[in-house]
Amino acid sequence: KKAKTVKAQQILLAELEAHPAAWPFLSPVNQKSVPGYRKVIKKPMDFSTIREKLTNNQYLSLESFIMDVNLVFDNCEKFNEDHSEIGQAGHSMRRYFDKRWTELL
Ligand SMILES: Cc1ncccc1N[C@H]1CCCS(=O)(=O)C1
Repeated sequence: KKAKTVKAQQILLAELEAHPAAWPFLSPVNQKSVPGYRKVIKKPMDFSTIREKLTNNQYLSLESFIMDVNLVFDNCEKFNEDHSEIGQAGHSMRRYFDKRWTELL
């Protein structure tokens, strides 16, 4: 793994975690308290899980890191109305991520 891309992934993830609209994505969705989530969302993902995988060197490519981040936002769009509070947070975070990783890499 090129050190440069690992560094960029660490910077990017720290920025996502610090974003004001990150709150719905910081921890795994509680599938016991969110009716329907387990059935509808086949591959749950959140920033703390991405943080764990990054710490354990589980991203063998930049693409696999970007895929997990996009999975967070795709799950959000699938489950939440666009104009709900969580739906809006998802759109805002995706726009931010798309802008930042193209600037950084
Ligand atoms: C991303 C998402 N999609 C669908 C339902 C819920 C969530 N996020 C929750 C995460 C824990 C805090 S919360 O319960 O307010 C929001």
